Amino acid sequence: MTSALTERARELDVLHAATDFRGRFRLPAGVIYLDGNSLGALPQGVAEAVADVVHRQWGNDLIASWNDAGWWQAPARVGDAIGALIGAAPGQVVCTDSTSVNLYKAVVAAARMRPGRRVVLTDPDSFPTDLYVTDAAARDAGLVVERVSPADAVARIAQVGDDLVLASYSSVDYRTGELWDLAEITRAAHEVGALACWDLCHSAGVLDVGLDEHGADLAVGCGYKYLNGGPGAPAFIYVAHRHQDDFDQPLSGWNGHATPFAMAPHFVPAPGITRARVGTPPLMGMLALEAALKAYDGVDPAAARERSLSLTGFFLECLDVLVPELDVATPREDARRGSQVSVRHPQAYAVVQALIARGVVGDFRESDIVRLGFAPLYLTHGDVLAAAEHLRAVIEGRAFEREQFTTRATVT
Ligand SMILES: Cc1ncc(COP(=O)(O)O)c(C=O)c1O
Ligand SMILES: Nc1c(O)cccc1C(=O)C[C@H](N)C(=O)O
Repeated sequence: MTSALTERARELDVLHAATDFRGRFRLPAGVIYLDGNSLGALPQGVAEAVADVVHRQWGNDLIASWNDAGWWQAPARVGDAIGALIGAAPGQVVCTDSTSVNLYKAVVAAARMRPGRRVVLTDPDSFPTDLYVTDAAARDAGLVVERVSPADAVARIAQVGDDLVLASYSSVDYRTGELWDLAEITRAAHEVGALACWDLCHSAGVLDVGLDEHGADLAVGCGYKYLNGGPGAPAFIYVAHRHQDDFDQPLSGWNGHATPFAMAPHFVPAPGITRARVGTPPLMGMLALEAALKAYDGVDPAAARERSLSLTGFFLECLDVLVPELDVATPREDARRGSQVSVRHPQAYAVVQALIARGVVGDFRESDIVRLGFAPLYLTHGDVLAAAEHLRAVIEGRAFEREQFTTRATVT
């Protein structure tokens, strides 16, 4: 059976040869990296681009680089490059701040765009920062948060009706990898006159999100996962063109001012997406992200999605053959699966550590999830089969029972 899988991996890699961009990355030998949904791999050219920022732009050209090297325009430029991957026409995405900060801005701005309404819906299983930030923004804006699963969101939106301000969801569940129906939830929110905001942390770069196509209002996401911008890379925020004049976000900083160098005593928001900026951008990280995004040059988001589905689908196929007893937490239907496969295991943390010891890097998520992310640009079907074989060896050999794998690290 394994030889049949080996043959199939080979066939699939030939079939998908046009989207194999592994050569655009610097990956350590002997590692199968399935953690690009936590920290993306290092693309070729990033180290050189950062060295140029440090030595030439900063070291030599000093302050002139704000103009000569286009530093001032970097948030808009990088925003547009990200926009191309998430289906946003230019001028609607800006690279700025963190996802947490951008979500705060989006929720408060939504409340101001729908005065008199009180309710914001979010997923009880959201990544924690989304829960905390939504609560904080709601408190500051006088809203009430209802935690409702995205599976029940359409029905709840109709019930809340004209009291709804915002449906704020992640398009992919960070733990299970379940993909929610962005188009459907957005449509339901619009039917009651409300807005929809999407956290694209686990979608940008691996899904053809289609923000404009589906009429999304607001979106946020990070630069360090599938966009490969590096540790702590700045995040992004999308505000649809039609909302920009009304986008009154709460963090009025001078980089979002209409005339920042007039040094005026009162805030006047810049036109367009620039008003979503706050303070001076972290240029080292932003220019590293800009260089990293070149790994997507010429890559159609739909093609990245097709490859991602093929990789995760093949991984599920391998598990069915090699470790059929595993409890798979990720939906099998393509339309309901992001770019990861998660399995539940009572010793999930130890399983992940045993996999890492074998060179298969994934991660553990509370309480029992082995999470394996499949970044389509740098993984092959051959990697997928090898990872499944390692997982079988770990499970069958009960390697996770060994003493050294039983202590949890603080950051995983
Ligand atoms: C869905 C989601 N939202 C937000 C974040 C993080 O936000 P921040 O970049 O502000 O740390 C993560 C991961 O860290 C995430 O998975
Ligand atoms: N942002 C992270 C960090 O600063 C340290 C460790 C992990 C992360 C992550 O991105 C976790 C990730 N959002 C997740 O889905 O679990």
